[in-house]
Amino acid sequence: MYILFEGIDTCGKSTQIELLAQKYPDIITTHEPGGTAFGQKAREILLSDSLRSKRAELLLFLADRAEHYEEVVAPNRDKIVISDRGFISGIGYALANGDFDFDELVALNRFALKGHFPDRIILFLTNMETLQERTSQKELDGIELRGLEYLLRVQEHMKESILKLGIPHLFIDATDSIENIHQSILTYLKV
Ligand SMILES: Nc1ncnc2c1ncn2[C@@H]1O[C@H](COP(=O)(O)OP(=O)(O)OP(=O)(O)O)[C@@H](O)[C@H]1O
Ligand SMILES: Cc1cn([C@H]2C[C@H](O)[C@@H](COP(=O)(O)O)O2)c(=O)[nH]c1=O
Repeated sequence: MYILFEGIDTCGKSTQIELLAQKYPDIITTHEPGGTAFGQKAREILLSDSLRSKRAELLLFLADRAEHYEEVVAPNRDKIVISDRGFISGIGYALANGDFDFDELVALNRFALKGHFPDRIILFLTNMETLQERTSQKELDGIELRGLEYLLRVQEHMKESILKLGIPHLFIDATDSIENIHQSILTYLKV
């Protein structure tokens, strides 16, 4: 089973994946961008926000996704694979960048994933106050420096995209406590 943990920067995805990994060591945890050797190189370029063309940026995220699918997800489809981000980030950030069409983005991502969209998606939804508080406590990368309004637009696109695609999902209130969120995830995944 291939499960995505999605949401904008600092919403709490890695914290929850780490809790699950501690409890269930058999779960395979991974992330995009950067879950493969190629992905680590791509991540360095992507997070510096140095590409002038947003199409070039999109294509590099897609290349990372295709390699990640081939190397990490496909060989482990019989196990539980939890990825910190995936194609919902791919669509959400691209739509917030502008100049992209939803159906075209879905088709490009379907191509990168060889038609295999995730089985379930857990989306963390935050608000301006929590986003301000958590981003103020870290050094921001090039994408985060695009601003908090931008990130909240990404979040709306992520939510709408999941609803349009009809993939089984859980929406989480990211402002809730770490323990409450952990319990909601355990209940949803029935692990
Ligand atoms: N439910 C929560 N309540 C309070 N603080 C939290 C909660 N979840 C996570 N945090 C804190 O918020 C910060 C960001 O969390 P985390 O790294 O898990 O987010 P993320 O979604 O993986 O972020 P990014 O996408 O930027 O890597 C961390 O300092 C973490 O301890
Ligand atoms: C997969 C994916 C990611 N992004 C953005 C989202 C974040 O700002 C960074 C990844 O950083 P993190 O520390 O791993 O959360 O990349 C994107 O714009 N498009 C994508 O497809």
